[in-house]
Amino acid sequence: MKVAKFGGSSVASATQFRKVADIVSSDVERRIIVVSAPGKRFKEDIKITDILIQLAQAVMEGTACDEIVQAVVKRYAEIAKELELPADEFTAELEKDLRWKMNEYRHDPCHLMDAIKASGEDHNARLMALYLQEIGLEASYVNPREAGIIVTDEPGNAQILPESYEKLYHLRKRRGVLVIPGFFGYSLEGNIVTFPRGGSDITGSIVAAGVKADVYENFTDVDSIYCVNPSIVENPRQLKEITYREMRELSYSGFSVFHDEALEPVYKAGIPVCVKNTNNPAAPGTWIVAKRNHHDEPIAGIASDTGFCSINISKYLMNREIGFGRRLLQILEDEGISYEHTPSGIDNMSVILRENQLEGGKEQRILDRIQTELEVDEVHIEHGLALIMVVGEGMERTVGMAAKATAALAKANINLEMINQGSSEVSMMFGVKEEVVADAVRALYEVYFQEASVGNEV
Ligand SMILES: Nc1ncnc2c1ncn2[C@@H]1O[C@H](COP(=O)(O)OP(=O)(O)O)[C@@H](O)[C@H]1O
Ligand SMILES: N[C@@H](CC(=O)OP(=O)(O)O)C(=O)O
Repeated sequence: MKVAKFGGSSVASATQFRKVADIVSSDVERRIIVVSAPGKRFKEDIKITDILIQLAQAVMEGTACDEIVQAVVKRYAEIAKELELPADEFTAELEKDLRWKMNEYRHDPCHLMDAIKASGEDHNARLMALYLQEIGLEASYVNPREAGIIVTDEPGNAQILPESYEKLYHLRKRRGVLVIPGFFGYSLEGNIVTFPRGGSDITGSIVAAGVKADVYENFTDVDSIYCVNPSIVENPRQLKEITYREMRELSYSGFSVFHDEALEPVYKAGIPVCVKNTNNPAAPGTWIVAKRNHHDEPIAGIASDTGFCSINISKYLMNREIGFGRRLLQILEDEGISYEHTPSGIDNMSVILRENQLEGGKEQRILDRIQTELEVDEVHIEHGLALIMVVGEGMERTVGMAAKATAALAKANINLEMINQGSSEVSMMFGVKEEVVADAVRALYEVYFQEASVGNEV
């Protein structure tokens, strides 16, 4: 049995719906499909999820909603009409449901946002089920509550509860093709709660693990996972295989093609993932698996992301002060801030974090507390950093990997703000200024993927 997830770009229009139907009909093993809300049809287009977020914000602020509701209705009406489905009936139901949610959750902003956001996937799954029935397939829409997707009550940040998996297993007994909306589940309190953005990948993975699928197929708009983001390097190398560990590091660090939190359920259940292209299903795609042969290709990929900052602290004899690190991190914890890395030396320590966490006066409060409570010699924040992760299972056993990177960056005249190899055996982190990140990734791509030898294995 296969579980196939179709991302927003794969279900953005009637043309895309037809491609999905062809893919589903071409393999009887594709018994469960998970769909996202309609995504972008072209570069400047707007995703339904983003329109729904605007709608929820308008309800909260008490500003005009009608135009936004109509924009949502219009997108679905266009798809339904072109597929010759009863569009008026469908959109009337959709509008009724949206308006009910707008009213029902008016005084509960968090759950309002999630209920409205989730409706993008919910209506698309209903529409997909209708279309599959129309073309003669035995297909049915399955609501996540009925499927057994029970999650924590953390709006916009749901996590699956373990009891879900047993319930999901029963889906195996159902006939025909099941169409499940991605991106949300229900809390024990009965609320609709969404996963983080891009979370339909997570639903697909949970369902695949729950039904013990043979494969989790993730259909998107590229032929494969590439070793670098294709918007940075033109036509980069395609990956045939990548391990769960490598993919987790790369997706966390910027490979947006597959959600980093979507790996855990399939990894634990030992289910291989195949990332494929809805627009070119004949292409073999990329397999995410437990092990790969990394002798010829020690590096799997290079990911990058912007929007980081570094709190740099120095204090003479810091190394002698037991508890310094704990007290520093406690200050961040008190402000509800998570951090990415903590490179340190004998008398200095840096904490790297996403800078959007420092809004609302937090930055000054943190600096003041570090200065007064930890009595440091110096503390300052460096903004506008980008992090680059070089990831590969073969890295540990290959000599000279870091040297290659630093030489390549020096040759490209790029100043390295920091390096962190940490305890991870599969990754190396480089910090650079945001303005030079694309050049840095290109320089690293050249040295790791275009030169004949990457390093010597030990
Ligand atoms: N390393 C990578 N390999 C492939 N695609 C990548 C990579 N890094 C970023 N992407 C981007 O991820 C996109 C697919 O993810 P996403 O837009 O979330 O698709 P979907 O609509 O299927 O959910 C690609 O179009 C590509 O621009
Ligand atoms: N529609 C949701 C969930 C999702 O996974 O979408 P996509 O498959 O388009 O990344 C979002 O935009 O976040």
